[in-house]
Amino acid sequence: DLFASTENLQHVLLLERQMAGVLDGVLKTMELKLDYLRNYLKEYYRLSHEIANTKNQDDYSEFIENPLHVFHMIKRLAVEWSGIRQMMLENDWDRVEEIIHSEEDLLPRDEDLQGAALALVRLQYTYNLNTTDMAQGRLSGINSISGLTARDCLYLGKHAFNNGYYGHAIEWLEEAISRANLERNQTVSVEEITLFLDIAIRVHDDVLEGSYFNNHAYETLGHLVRDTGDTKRLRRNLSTERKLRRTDTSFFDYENYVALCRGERLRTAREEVHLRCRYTSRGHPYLILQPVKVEEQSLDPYIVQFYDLMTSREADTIQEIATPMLTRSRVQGQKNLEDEVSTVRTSKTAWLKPEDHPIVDRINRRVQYVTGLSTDVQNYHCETVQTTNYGVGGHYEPHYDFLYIGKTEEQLTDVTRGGATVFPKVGAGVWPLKGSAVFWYNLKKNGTEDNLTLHGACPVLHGRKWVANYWIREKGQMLRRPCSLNQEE
Ligand SMILES: O=C(O)CCC(=O)C(=O)O
Ligand SMILES: [Fe+2]
Repeated sequence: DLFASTENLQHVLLLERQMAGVLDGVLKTMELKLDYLRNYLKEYYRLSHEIANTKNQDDYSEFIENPLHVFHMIKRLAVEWSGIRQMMLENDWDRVEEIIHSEEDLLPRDEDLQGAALALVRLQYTYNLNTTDMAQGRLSGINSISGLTARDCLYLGKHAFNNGYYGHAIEWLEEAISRANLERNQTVSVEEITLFLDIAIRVHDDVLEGSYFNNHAYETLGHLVRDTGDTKRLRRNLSTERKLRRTDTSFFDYENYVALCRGERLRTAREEVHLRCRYTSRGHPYLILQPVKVEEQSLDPYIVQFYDLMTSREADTIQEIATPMLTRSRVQGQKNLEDEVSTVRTSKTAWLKPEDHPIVDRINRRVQYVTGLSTDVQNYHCETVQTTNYGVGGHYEPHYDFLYIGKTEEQLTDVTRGGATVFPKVGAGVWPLKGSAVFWYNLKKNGTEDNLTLHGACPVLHGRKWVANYWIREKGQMLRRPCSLNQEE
């Protein structure tokens, strides 16, 4: 689960640095050994050359009769050989094995690579990244030296395919072919790639025609084909029309989500004209001296962003105390998901209790002031705060937080690119800003779920994303949030 959080990746980075240091030592001693062997052999061959030059090649007596030769021969066998032996028996690799065993949890495994590959494809899909740019190490204007080989591209193509991104699979496989043609030491043959490309094109076209998921012919292709159950990730031939599609199909929710993640505006100016920014103190004494800056993101459902709810130092402290407690985030009722990798939510989470640090209590109280809701954890009016750290391409696909009444989400870091929290059914998108918070009610005043609160966390394209979630419960708020008998509100 390493790919799921940036904090873990820092440890992995340090581990690799340590391993490289050890490897450097291994290399040096191996080189010394090789030099030693080379010198020994050189000396031996020089002497045997001398022997070969004697008149009678089978007659070594002349050689043996020379006491200096004898001295050297005996010295080589008595001293140098035992030295060589001792040196060769010394195992330089032990130190490496030691590290590998003691850091087993930190060493990436195949699942991690799969997660990282899928994250790349997801980023590509979400942010419309160009395949060739990515292969050359350019991620949306951020250049790096980490270009991809033909084999890497093939790997990404297979992962794109296995996760239903058929259009991207084709692009990656085509990229793999052009890379393979350019590579001097080919990392994979064009024939091998073509094999996958043909399949990807066939499935892609069948999906477009709608015949794929009824067509059992592909079952014979084994693990290569996975029925994702929907075609939402099919990229090619998608309409480019961009406006908020208020429908009940998850296909359009997903399309809205992706568009919002990219920063596209899905609401018209008229729809946004009623949204306001203001300072508010909600009549609370604490806030009278220090009103909080609010920006309305949506009126129905009511979604607001509070700015500067937390100082940068406080955010850093929360990250510090949460980091050692991080474990892979979970999602409720996961279906359709094979293997251990939860592709719907890739992040790591830690729950902070008020007794963990005085700051937790302080922030709890502040959330209570700005929302007007009780955040009393002891009486179960509110869950303990859930901090989450997103890793490479980390995201949380559109979902509901129901069961709970209100929700505040505090942003703990500035994310350089991507990572917005978006509401595909209302067309609102909130950009991560350190110390700010988003607040909305998941339930209507009449107590029923508000389906418009569907929301998702867009994949982080660059940077680190930390959030803290407060799930404030329905219980305990009856004197704080007015109820309604109206079916609609
Ligand atoms: O991180 C985000 O932006 C949203 C997270 C979220 O919705 C959740 O954890 O329930
Ligand atoms: Fe959520």
